[in-house]
Amino acid sequence: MAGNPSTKNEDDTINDNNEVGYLKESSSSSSSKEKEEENEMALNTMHRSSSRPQLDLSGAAIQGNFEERNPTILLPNQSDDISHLALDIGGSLIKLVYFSRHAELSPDDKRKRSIKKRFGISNGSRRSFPILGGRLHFVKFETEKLNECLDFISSKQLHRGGIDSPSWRSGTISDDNITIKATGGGAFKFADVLKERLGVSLDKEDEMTCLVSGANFLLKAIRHEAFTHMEGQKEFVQIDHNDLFPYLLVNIGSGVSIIKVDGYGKFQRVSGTNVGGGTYWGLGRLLTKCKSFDELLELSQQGDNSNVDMLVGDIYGGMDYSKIGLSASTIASSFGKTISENKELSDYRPEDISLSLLRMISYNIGQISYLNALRYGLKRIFFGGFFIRGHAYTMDTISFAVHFWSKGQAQAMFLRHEGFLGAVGAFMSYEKHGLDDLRVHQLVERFPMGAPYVGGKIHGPPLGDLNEKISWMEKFVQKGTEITAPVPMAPPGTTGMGGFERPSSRGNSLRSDASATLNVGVLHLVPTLEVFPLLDDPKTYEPNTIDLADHSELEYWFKVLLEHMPDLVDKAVASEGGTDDAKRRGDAFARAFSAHLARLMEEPAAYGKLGLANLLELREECLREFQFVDAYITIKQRENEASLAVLPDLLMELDGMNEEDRLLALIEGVLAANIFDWGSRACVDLYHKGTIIEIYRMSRKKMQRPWRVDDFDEFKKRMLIDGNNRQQPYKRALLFVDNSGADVVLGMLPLARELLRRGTEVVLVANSLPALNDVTANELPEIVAEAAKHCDLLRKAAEAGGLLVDAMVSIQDDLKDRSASVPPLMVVENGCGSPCIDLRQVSSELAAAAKDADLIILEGMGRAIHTNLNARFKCDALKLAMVKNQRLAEKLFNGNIYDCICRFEPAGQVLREDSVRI
Ligand SMILES: Nc1ncnc2c1ncn2[C@@H]1O[C@H](COP(=O)(O)OP(=O)(O)O)[C@@H](O)[C@H]1O
Ligand SMILES: CC(C)(COP(=O)(O)O)[C@@H](O)C(=O)NCCC(=O)O
Ligand SMILES: [Mn+2]
Repeated sequence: MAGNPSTKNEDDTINDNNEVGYLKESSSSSSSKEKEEENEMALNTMHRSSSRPQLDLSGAAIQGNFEERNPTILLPNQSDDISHLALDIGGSLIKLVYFSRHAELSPDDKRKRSIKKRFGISNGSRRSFPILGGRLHFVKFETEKLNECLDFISSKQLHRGGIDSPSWRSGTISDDNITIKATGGGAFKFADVLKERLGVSLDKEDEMTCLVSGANFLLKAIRHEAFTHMEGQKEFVQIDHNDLFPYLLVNIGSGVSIIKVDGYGKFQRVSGTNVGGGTYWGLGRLLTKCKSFDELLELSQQGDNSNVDMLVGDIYGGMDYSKIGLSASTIASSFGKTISENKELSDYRPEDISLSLLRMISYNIGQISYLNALRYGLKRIFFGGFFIRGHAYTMDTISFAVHFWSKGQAQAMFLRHEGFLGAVGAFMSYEKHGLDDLRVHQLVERFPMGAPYVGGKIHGPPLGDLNEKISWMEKFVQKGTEITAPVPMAPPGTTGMGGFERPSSRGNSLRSDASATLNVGVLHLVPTLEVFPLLDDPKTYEPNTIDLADHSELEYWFKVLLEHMPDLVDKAVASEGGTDDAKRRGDAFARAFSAHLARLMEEPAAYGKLGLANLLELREECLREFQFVDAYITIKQRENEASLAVLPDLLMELDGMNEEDRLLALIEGVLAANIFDWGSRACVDLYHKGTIIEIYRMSRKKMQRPWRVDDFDEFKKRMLIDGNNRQQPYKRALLFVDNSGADVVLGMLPLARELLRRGTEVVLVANSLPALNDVTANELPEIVAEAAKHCDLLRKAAEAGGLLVDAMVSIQDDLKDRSASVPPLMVVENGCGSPCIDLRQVSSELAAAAKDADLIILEGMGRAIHTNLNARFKCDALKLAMVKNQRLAEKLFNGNIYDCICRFEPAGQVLREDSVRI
């Protein structure tokens, strides 16, 4: 077992003070009282900065009558700026798409300015987006409840460009002048009501044009928008944007439109049918007395349609009509049985009626769609509209019909934003908002809990503050567990040639509308995100090493995350001062995150293709949603201080070594210090057994080569200039740093210093937002400044890189003078707030810094193992991590927990045998 600190009794190991070289015990270990004091100090001095918009309640006032049940709360100082509302008012549902903008994510500080200057990034070089960062929201209401929808719009002032709109606040625009984009029949029917209630005029957009432009936009801009659904299996389809057209678009709303789409703005409505979603809901309501669409759909799950439908077997005395390939269980005539018996409606089970109706309509639409696809020689059919409602059985039935009639030649695909196509299209029709130019990597999908997208009684009025959000969430969690009825199991049957055979949909139960809410997240538009330019082949790049489609993997990681929750909640609550409010938020976070996990257990692909990195990011996003800005701030500061205190000793010792020993000690140091990982259960348990420095020393001591993956010698060969084989030093290295404390201070900074010493420019790449105990780009300048006090080289390099504040006065001159002698040390943010990194979505800063880089060092389990283990780059790459999870070590490396990975991949190297994907 290479490098495993647990091979010995752990207490012994930790208390074993045999010197391993650097780091003297006395200089660092602190008593628990000291620790408490440290904690307190850190709490007092911690700066809380959130780059996410927060709800600003200052100046909030209730508008109108105080006795109203849902008075509108005005938040004049709220920084989100809502603009561009678009409506699709259909026969059954009203769909809203609106955009909330917020200011630049983080302040344009000095570090950023110097980086922009150095890499030639100017605001002007970004594509001109009238809308910069912001979020796209999706909300629906029943058309019958138009008033609820109008209340929602009015409470959020969506029609006036949002509550923070300058025009509204300054009163320069009167409601009479406002026009909002609208499509669907209701744009005509209800124009007067909107004028009367909100004072706005509707700018009417053609419904078909909107459907098509909405579908084209979603298919182009969202990575996991389209999927197939066959026999209960959902599979995302990677749409090649250059090979999208032609396709058939079938929108199943109240009625059905069938459109042949040949390109952007090029389409023809080729057919339609009046038997659609309105038929199912309307007939179903009359026949079953159900009060809601969902209730009807839910009923179908306990139904047996053979009590209502006439089957081939009913006609042929229980036999198949084998001559033309019809099995006895094939439906010969939907509802056919109800004519031959002397029964009343009340003699039939509503469940059976609902299922029969659902199958009849879904199958019929599938069949008509196929015929139209055949008519135009189209292979791909995309289905949208809210009739589908993400319901497995409906999708399976449609897929079955398409597959069966086309003999597998045509493919039915569904869209995650199924019912919002028209509304998205209307939204897109605003001129010059720049969204049509948006690329897939500039949209980040998040699944907030507590932002209701459906109006109505479960969700109540629009949320005004965090308290409301928490209570909504509590209701959500309750509602989500109520509906668990299973889908009826299909009896085995042969496939009929002309009749209507049953699709073999398995498993899924109908999700509550609240839970289905999570199918469509809020889309964050971040126009500054880019694809990392050094990825060898961005098209085939897959960040996740572990694909959670494997259910046993999902179960395992699900459990790991749940077990980690109490500790995380403790830290989060403590980071906010342990107040009652913080405790309530902590509890709400735990519930929200558990609800997301439960949803994913039920349907792993609910939010798009799921990898471990997505789960870890979801956790961070959930924390942020409940306003936990930086849960590990105290720990990070404590560990930074302890590590900085021993850095001078370490640097001195390194300087006393020869080149070869030093390089080894440096890599060993990075690997050993990567043990400080508050996301790993095993490591957190370990921290109870000693001080930071004790654990660090123990970890170093256990470093034994060969490591589990050990390419050190190859890396050394490339790094060291040996006699005959003179190598040029690397020009620029990007160091993707991981954790705070020892990891960055005693591991990565000394390695950075070595590279600088060899003439390599160094860019430290750190998170934009906190995640676990990872160091952020904002925190690094201070850490580097402290370290620079003990090292002239670091100081000069940091000055040259614009990191040290003193040197900022005349940075341009300084850059010129100093860069000649000392290469710069710089810091850039990576654009993400997760322990992992998806290199398809990085900050423009990082993309710019990458242009001249010829070495990438990825450090830590999140960035080098969970993600990017199999990533191939255009330049040399070094992947360094300690594996702090037993199962992962076994699965990926046939090894053990605490094994170390040092993988060196020179540019252009063919895929290695030990590349893994599970
Ligand atoms: N909560 C709901 N209330 C009413 N109908 C619903 C609901 N959820 C799904 N549906 C289904 O969606 C259909 C409406 O789909 P939609 O795409 O919004 O069309 P339209 O624009 O015609 O309203 C309804 O006819 C019904 O079959
Ligand atoms: C979240 C992490 C990827 C962070 O690891 P790091 O990148 O800091 O090395 C890691 O802590 C992790 O995978 N934790 C869950 C596994 C466990 O608790 O064993
Ligand atoms: Mn980390």
